[in-house]
Amino acid sequence: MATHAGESLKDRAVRVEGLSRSFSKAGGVINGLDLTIAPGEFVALIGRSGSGKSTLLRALAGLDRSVSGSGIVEVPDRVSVVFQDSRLLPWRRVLDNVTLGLTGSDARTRGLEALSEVGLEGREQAWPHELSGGEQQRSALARSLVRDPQLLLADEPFGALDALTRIKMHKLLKKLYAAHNPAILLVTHDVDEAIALADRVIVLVDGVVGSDIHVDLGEKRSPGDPRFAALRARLLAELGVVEDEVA
Ligand SMILES: Nc1ncnc2c1ncn2[C@@H]1O[C@H](COP(=O)(O)OP(=O)(O)OP(=O)(O)O)[C@@H](O)[C@H]1O
Repeated sequence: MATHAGESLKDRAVRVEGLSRSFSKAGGVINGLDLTIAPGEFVALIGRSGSGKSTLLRALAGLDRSVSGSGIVEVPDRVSVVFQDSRLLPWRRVLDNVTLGLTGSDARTRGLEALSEVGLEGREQAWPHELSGGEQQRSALARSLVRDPQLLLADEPFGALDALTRIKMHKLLKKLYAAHNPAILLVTHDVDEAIALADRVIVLVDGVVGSDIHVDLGEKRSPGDPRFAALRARLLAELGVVEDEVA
């Protein structure tokens, strides 16, 4: 079974070596995968449905202890996870969700600061069901950041949002990333989201790294940029998608 040993990490936020995971005897989902992520690096993980993206993320999050497998997984001490749904506790107000588990006399202040950072000042006493889907995901981001993570694991965090809200959330994530600079592993189905946000895009194929591509497009990235379009075409081809089918 993989180990979680933050202490031995030095210049890396993630070190994975020879990771394997399988749910049945029929075959592996992750098949001897190697991966390193540098501190402060933003990596997007794409791959066809069933390629093992969530399984890998859960292995990094330490949420798969009952699954059979082997290999080395090292992550930092402070890891936060954000999912497609906010996972706010419905019986706790927003601020109490954000500060859940925090210790120290400044927990409330830190919670309020985090909510302000994600644009939710004034909503701290709301109940989760009173928030829109986008606001719930903002709360989830606040809850993850208030712990000052060295690594943020995000599994399709904007997948359930409409296109306009998703664009706003991209801007927010960029702002939070610039301010806090955790390493990020973002699982996404959205190739444009991956190119717009990440330093590196990894394509997972049959449970191993198929491609590992450095995104060299600078800060301001536009889908209208021919280099953006070329990278999109390459990634879609690697996913086995014909671009005309997507348009
Ligand atoms: N708890 C489980 N029990 C049995 N099989 C599982 C379990 N979780 C995942 N699998 C299987 O492992 C494979 C990879 O699943 P995983 O969720 O990691 O893929 P994914 O790349 O995240 O897919 P998607 O893009 O559709 O979310 C799939 O074939 C899935 O059916």
